[in-house]
Amino acid sequence: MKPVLRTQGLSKSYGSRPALIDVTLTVPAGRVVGLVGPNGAGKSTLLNLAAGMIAPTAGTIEVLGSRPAADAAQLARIGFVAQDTPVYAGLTVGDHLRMGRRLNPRWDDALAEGRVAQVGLDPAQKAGRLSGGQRAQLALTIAAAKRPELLIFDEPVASLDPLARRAFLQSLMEFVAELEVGVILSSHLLSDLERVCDHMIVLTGSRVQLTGDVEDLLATHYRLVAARGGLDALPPGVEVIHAEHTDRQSTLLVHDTVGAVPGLAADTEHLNLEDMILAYLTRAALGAVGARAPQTLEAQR
Ligand SMILES: Nc1ncnc2c1ncn2[C@@H]1O[C@H](COP(=O)(O)OP(=O)(O)OP(=O)(O)O)[C@@H](O)[C@H]1O
Repeated sequence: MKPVLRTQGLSKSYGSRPALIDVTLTVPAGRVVGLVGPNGAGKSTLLNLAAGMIAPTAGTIEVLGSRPAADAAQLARIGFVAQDTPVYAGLTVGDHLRMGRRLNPRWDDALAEGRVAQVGLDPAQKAGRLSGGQRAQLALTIAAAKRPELLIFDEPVASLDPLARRAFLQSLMEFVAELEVGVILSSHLLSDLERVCDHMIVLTGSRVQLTGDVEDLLATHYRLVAARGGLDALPPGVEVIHAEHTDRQSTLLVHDTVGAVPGLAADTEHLNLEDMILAYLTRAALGAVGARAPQTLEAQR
């Protein structure tokens, strides 16, 4: 199967302002992909490029093996919901479904109507009067009823309360299982991503910091604790993502690409996904404000 997403040297600038710089990555088929990064990192830009809403400034991007929005067939393969879950305020829920039916060659009426009933949306209700959660459910329904091969969501749960968020993610996972659809979604809510994603892309400052299958990432990231100075010389292939030192002890968060950590004289434990991503975001934030390299960060005493 073709990769869900493949980019090579992908860059996008808005005027002179770079939003994505030299992004090269491959996401294998059949993944639920989480895209994470701070405000302004370039997440929406990457998703808009994947959906074919905007064109690259340099480099290439392929989605499911083809150029985004190359033709009507490619458009039909992708369901995209932009950050503000756009709906037509003056049209009813039922109008949205009728429009979906007319515009999409593979439209699944039974799926759309069944799902509207299941989540309790009133077909006669004007979309402009729906709550944020209901609007997100309508957008998800329309995107799924297209029967795409890939669903792309830009911060789908940002405006939802915890219960609505859980319901939305549950629905999403049901679609993934039932329709065998791939998903790329961005979010700031790491615990949500941890629950649903099996592949992560971490983007900061317009560049990719980390990408890979969650299983592989978890297997190769560790917290090391040793007496101060005991971890000063690490083997090649063990990259320090974050470090804290007290007088007596050093704690390092590391990425081990060579399987060297088990041989080190240190207490070691694997990181969970949230701690791992936070380490990368912290490193980028410290770099952005011109702080000292994270390897030399002193813990507050
Ligand atoms: N249409 C645009 N015109 C000019 N600059 C833009 C435009 N869209 C995005 N940018 C800039 O590109 C950079 C990346 O923005 P983008 O929206 O992709 O980030 P993001 O990671 O999705 O942020 P957020 O988490 O806040 O949604 C930012 O500096 C932003 O100001």
